[in-house]
Amino acid sequence: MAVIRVELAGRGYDVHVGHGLLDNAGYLARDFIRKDRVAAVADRNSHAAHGGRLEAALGASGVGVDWFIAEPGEGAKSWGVLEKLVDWLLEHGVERGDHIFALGGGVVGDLTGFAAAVLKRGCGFVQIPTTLLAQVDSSVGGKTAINTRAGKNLVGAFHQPALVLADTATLGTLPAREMGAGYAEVIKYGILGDPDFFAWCEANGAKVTAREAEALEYAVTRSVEAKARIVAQDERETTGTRALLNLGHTFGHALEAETGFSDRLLHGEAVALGMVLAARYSARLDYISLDDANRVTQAIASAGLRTEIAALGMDCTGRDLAAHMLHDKKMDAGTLPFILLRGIGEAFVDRQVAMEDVAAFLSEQLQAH
Ligand SMILES: NC(=O)c1ccc[n+]([C@@H]2O[C@H](COP(=O)([O-])OP(=O)(O)OC[C@H]3O[C@@H](n4cnc5c(N)ncnc54)[C@H](O)[C@@H]3O)[C@@H](O)[C@H]2O)c1
Ligand SMILES: O=C(O)C(=O)C[C@@H](O)[C@H](O)[C@H](O)COP(=O)(O)O
Ligand SMILES: [Zn+2]
Repeated sequence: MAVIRVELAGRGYDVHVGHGLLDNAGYLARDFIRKDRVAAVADRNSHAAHGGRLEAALGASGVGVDWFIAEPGEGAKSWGVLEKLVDWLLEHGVERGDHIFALGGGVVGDLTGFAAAVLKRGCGFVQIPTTLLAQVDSSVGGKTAINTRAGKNLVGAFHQPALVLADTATLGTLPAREMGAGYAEVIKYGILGDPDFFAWCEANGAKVTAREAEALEYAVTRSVEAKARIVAQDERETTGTRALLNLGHTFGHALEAETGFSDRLLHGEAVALGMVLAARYSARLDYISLDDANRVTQAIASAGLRTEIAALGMDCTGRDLAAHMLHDKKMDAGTLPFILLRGIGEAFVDRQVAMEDVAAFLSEQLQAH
């Protein structure tokens, strides 16, 4: 068990990581429950797998649960589902001082967090992440959002949770493919800023995706520590520090858009491909050696993740992918900063990248192999 504090003046919060702690949710979340019922959001899968445990845990403290259950998948991060959720929360009399519980992966967390941000101009929420990706990344840091036709996470707010309960036992029911997708955001922390952790991932990644308890808890804890440190330094991504967490995402979000935000390519899988592309592009610009780029590729491939965009079978050009990138939220006065590598564990923001060259590079990658 570990408790990691996200230090934010007046709005700091704890992230609890441990095996089985969901059963203690009534006690751990006691400061954030004021009534005899709470509103909780899940998707069909997270509800079926772990809704009963949350009900039992809160029930032991005399608290009932009202559920809003979304369909699984990225489609829930939409205007339509947000509208339904907000109306449902209003019907259920949720007040500003209340906390909404989000039980699920990053989709449930991002949707619930955004609903909490706008409901009555901001009410509280508690994150109970049930995917590896959500435990190591999306439940921490307060980025909340829905997608629009133009792209990923384009409407949202920074709104921090009051508490995060990451029970690694909930990952026992997660499909293997989702473990791989979550692992991409784990190894990201090593690639962007922690060469020792990257080396640990090279040696232990298979144990993490196989859910070996000790390795899994270590990976979640170390990832949350890294994210908490970065978020405390640059909560709203204004200084460039937090932008490093976007490693692989400019490429990755373009791939998600091109594949229609569908099960064809999960967010974590897109980020894995995006990190390979960022490493290769860094080598193309001579920031890192080809050996280092290959080492990144190899570490990602060993987790069973795809590393070649050519294998996605997308009917598009490098220019099409580059066009998606122009919706990136990092765009600044017509320039798109890229998160590239000066070494493994040394990401930086490059504001000099030429989009024409990125498009040419992507065209090559689409044809490789
Ligand atoms: N806010 C952030 O900082 C941040 C960070 C990273 C990713 N994200 C967002 O997170 C989303 C991806 O999150 P995700 O990978 O968790 O996907 P997800 O929420 O879609 O969950 C993946 C799948 O697992 C199922 N599931 C969830 N928990 C389960 C469990 N314990 N047992 C069985 N099935 C379970 C879900 O129903 C879904 O089918 C993307 O929208 C991405 O943009 C946000
Ligand atoms: O927390 C952050 O900051 C991140 O960038 C984490 C990412 O893994 C996550 O996918 C995030 O939602 C992407 O941010 P966005 O601003 O590009 O939507
Ligand atoms: Zn991500």
